[in-house]
Amino acid sequence: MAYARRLPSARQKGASVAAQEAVDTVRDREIGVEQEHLDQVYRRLEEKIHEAEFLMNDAAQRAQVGTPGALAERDAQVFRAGIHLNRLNNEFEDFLFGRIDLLYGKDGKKGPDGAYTSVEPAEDAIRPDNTAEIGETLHIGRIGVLDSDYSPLVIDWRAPAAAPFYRSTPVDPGRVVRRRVIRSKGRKVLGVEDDLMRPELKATLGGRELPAIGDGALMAALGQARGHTMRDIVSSIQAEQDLVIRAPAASVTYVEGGPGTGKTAVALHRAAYLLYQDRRRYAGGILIVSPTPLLVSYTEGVLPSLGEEGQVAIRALGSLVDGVEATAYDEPAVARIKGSSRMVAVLRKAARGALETPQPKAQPELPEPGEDERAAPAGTPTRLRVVAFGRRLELEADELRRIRQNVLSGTAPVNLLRPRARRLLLDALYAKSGAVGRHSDPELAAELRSSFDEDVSTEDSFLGFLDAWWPELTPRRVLDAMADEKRLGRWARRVLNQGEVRRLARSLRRPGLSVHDVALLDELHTLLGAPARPRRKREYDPLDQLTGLEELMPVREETQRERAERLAAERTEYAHVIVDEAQDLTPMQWRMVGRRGRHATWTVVGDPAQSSWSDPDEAAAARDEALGSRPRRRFELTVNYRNPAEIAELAARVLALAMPGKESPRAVRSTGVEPRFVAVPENTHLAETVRSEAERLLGEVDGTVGVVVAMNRRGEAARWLAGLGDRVVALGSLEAKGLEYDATLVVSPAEIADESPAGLRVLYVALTRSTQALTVLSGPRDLPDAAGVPDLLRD
Ligand SMILES: Nc1ncnc2c1ncn2[C@@H]1O[C@H](COP(=O)(O)OP(=O)(O)OP(=O)(O)O)[C@@H](O)[C@H]1O
Repeated sequence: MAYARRLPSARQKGASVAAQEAVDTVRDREIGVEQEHLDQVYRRLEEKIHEAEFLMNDAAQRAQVGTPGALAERDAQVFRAGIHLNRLNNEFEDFLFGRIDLLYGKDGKKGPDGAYTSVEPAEDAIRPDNTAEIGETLHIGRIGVLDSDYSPLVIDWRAPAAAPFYRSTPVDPGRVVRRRVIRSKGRKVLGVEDDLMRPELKATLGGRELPAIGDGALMAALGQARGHTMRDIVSSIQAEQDLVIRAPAASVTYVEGGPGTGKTAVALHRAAYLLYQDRRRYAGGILIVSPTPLLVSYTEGVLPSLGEEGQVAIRALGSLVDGVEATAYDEPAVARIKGSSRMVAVLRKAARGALETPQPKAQPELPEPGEDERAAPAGTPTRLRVVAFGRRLELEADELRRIRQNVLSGTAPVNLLRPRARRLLLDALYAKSGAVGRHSDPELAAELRSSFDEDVSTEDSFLGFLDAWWPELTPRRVLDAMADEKRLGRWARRVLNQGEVRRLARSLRRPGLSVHDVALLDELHTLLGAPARPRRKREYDPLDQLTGLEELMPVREETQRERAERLAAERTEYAHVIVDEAQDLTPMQWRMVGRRGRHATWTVVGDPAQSSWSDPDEAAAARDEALGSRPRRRFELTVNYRNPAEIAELAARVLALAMPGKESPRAVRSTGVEPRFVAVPENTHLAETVRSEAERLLGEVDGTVGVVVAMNRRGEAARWLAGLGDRVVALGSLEAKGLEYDATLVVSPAEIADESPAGLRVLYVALTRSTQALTVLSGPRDLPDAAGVPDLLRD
């Protein structure tokens, strides 16, 4: 391991009592310095809250004037003041977290936030004897606060002036001499952690030498126990991560990195950064796509902690289609069929073929898949009979088939072809009516035709026939129709083999939808098209009468919650799409996600080594199609912040099997605790050993324990752990994606690896979830050696 730091530091352990006391005094003094600054910031914030409250009261009084102009003004003012107050109140707690002490810059120019803009130090900032005076000190927080004289008390973490806090490294320090992370609770400063960017320099501030306290914020953050939700990393973002977070949002930003390199964290902070940079542009919404609902709930709190949520929708792949929630699981063989882009051809046929399937009885609510046929055995009508101009007119099965083929010869969505089908039916009936050629005068002929159409198309028999013969299809109805094996066989001819047809049809007959079904429904939605609906009348809003309101209110933010709800309910396209765990999207899922960002810029984060999709090349092709020809900018994250070196080394053995030649990210710390190997003793049930090993891990760590099992053991594993409390959870290997625990128990590597063609990569994911301790439990299938090490994990 090239670079691994051990906690707690040898420096602290070895310090003599006297030296430690001296350190404590300096620490207390430095905490006192930051406390003073925080007090000043709070005083200023209170002033600003009073200002905002005054603005709101004033605006409310103006509203009583009642003219349209006053109404618009009131609305804009209330709106702005409301946001202001809301933000101040929300971010009042714990929002100051950083400080940088900088050398004098090259020039004396200041930016809009009151900080000097120069990135490089002045030529003479460092004296020949390697001493220097600090030229500027900036405090960094979740929002910016200016003092009454416009000097910056706090710089917003996303502002350009805050970038050196994240970017500077000892290799490339720029003007930064010391970076400090401040820990506070409410109004009280609890601690500081410093990193020196120029350790060789003797810098002074106000005549006193600049001290460095602690082992650095990163190590302090990484050593903390984990809860069931992700924390923001705003105070310890690392330079390579900051480059990604602040990358301009043109085209596609593609981020690759191994487990624990902070891809998810970076993606979330990037959303907050983009909104800060260009709120107007991203009023179009940012969509973050996560692979599982578990990962959505794990990450949901991060954006609100950064003061952002209103314009961002975080959705799991299984809930991207409104009104649908994936609850069922497809075994790998079925998932492989449903996820493949071969399904496009099958769905195309099904979308058209479903016109000829019998109608379900109850519309629009559908029975469970497979039940509809039994409920309504009647087939599609084979004859049309109407009475017009005193004659009985009929179209027979052959004629109807020809008309249908004619209508379907185009590529338009099936539901949108219904008016054309209606038109051709009327044409055919008219041709039989004997009225053709009755008038040579074109006007009279047109009138006659028009009255014929009117007569026929309002006749119950015609309307009933049209509804049955060209029904309005819903995606769900077509998917249900595919549950019939014979029919599916016809639609999938030359695309799927017989075994695949049988498996697919069987899976569509079971209750509930899987995450893969959701992508099929979305594809069908496009193939069918939404029929035109009569517009609903909008409610009268007096503000509609006013012009220029948009200008007054450049960002129509509503309340954050309202907006988030509206986004989720209404939006089908977004201004920016962030795809997390992108390596896992199947080709069909890429098509679904791609449709939501046709005009968007993209951030795509993933790790091919963690892909659970069996054919990565096919998925990559679908991804490239979804992202179109937009230029790609690539970043790589190389440092593993999650796993201690001991765990990362073990996982690397599986990586070598799964993707020979692929490098693992380097772990940033080491705990000295090696992974534990246990084999289920003879005559003992797996359940007992799982339970006792989970209990053992609960005793070892303060935070969470994840027990990862093969997908087909999810249910029983949860029962094995019953009563052990909510610090421990059981998860199937695919559910572990993106999550992390203080300790993990990986149950039977062989079972996980054998479950699918991508099994080794799934096992790699399972082994990389822990921040502190890892136990690997082997069953007989794992062929453990005398030390309990399973075959797959031996050197
Ligand atoms: N700069 C940082 N400071 C503190 N903690 C960090 C930093 N970067 C990442 N971490 C922590 O490392 C852990 C892993 O981060 P994250 O889940 O974003 O990684 P990932 O690359 O998405 O991992 P995976 O591919 O395994 O899902 C998290 O606990 C995160 O908070």
